[in-house]
Amino acid sequence: MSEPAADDLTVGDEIDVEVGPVAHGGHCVARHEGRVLFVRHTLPGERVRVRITEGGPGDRFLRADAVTVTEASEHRVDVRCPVAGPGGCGGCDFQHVATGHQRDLKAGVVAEQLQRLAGLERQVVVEPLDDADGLRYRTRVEFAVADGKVGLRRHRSHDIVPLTGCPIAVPGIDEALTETLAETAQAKGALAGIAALDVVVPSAEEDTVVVEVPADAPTPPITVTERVATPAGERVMGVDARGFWQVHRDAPRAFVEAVLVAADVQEGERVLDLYCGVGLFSGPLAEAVGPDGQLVAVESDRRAVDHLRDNLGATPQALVVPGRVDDLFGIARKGPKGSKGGRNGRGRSRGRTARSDLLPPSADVVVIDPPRTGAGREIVTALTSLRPRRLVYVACDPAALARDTAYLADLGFEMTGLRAFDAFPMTHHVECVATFEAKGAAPAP
Ligand SMILES: C[S@@+](CC[C@H](N)C(=O)[O-])C[C@H]1O[C@@H](n2cnc3c(N)ncnc32)[C@H](O)[C@@H]1O
Repeated sequence: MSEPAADDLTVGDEIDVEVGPVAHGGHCVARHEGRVLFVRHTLPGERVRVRITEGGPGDRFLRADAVTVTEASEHRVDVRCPVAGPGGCGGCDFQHVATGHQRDLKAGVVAEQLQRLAGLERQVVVEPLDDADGLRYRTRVEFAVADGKVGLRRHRSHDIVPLTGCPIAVPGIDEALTETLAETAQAKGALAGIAALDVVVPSAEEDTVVVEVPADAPTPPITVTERVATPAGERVMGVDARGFWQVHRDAPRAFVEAVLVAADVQEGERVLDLYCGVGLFSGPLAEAVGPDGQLVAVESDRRAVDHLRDNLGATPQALVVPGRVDDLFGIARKGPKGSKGGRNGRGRSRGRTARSDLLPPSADVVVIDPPRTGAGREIVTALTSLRPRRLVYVACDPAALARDTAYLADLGFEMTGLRAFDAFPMTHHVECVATFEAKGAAPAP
């Protein structure tokens, strides 16, 4: 049977391709008569039959799933989840890849993003957070609920793949889900009006928490207690069950240690911890500056700020500044996607006034841990105007990190340290901790 011409390819068509390099986003790049395909469930060097899942004539690229492997990579393994595969759950991209090689793929993506977006050549190693096999590490999973189904979403879809557990979640999550499903099966209409079940297994010796997330109302606050081993001893922290907390069981400990080493804070210094959440880094940084220093912690989410205040309660050198980093620096927020922004085309202000008087005029060290979109040119410009001796950037998206690395280079700050962590095994996600210093400064550890 003849294969469709590249220009005519459309959803449902199948063709044979040779798979090229891995790309950011959990897929590999393949070409068919010059047309680019982003293919999931495959590996570089494989020959596979793919089925087109998105795109058609005229589109810049197509998305596809590998449905038959004709020549397998040496790094391919059997998937460890019954719903990981074409048409299945969208949560894991790399279930079919040996865990050590997953890290190599992620290292390649971080290096490629830095090279392409920041012109930076850098050898990257992705470090494991534990010596497990990439399973049973997640302490939080939000299961979607709709039409009587409970599960996880298909890739790029609102459809739910019904599940009774998830092999990357800690066992307590499966147990709680099974129990909840058994209870709701007995009670008619039990999940009516519920959009999600958020299951949390806190690290403290507490019960697993199952939060029923209402479809049309805010979720009431529920505090869970987390314990984090830091170089200065264990910290006990409160966090909202649905608030931001690192999902890998070992990530809080590893990231605190990495940030402390990268920041190399001295007693008496002033440190800014921006996008600080409930203060995972703020507490240890406040301890490091000591009573003669100052730690300024900035966070916009109200519930997180309440926990932040409690978590930093015993540290007088810590100052909590509630608010958005962009507002505090007097930077106009961006308008809706696609809008050209205000009159100068640099974003549409939503009537916020600058509150830069709440932030100090200078800082010795700045730590930032922004959301996936990164900080952006204007915020990194504001940060460098504080003349920090070091800027530590915790990044969950290597593309955003690479873009901000390029802005920082324009402002005279170079990357002097980079660590990458496999905080999300089986998925394409990777967490980086990068150190930047003004050009000419001594290299970071
Ligand atoms: C990736 S989390 C990091 C939190 C913390 N560093 C941790 O590891 O637990 C990012 C945090 O930034 C907050 N955030 C998002 N946008 C913000 C903004 N514009 N200004 C201040 N905080 C923001 C979110 O509420 C969230 O707590």
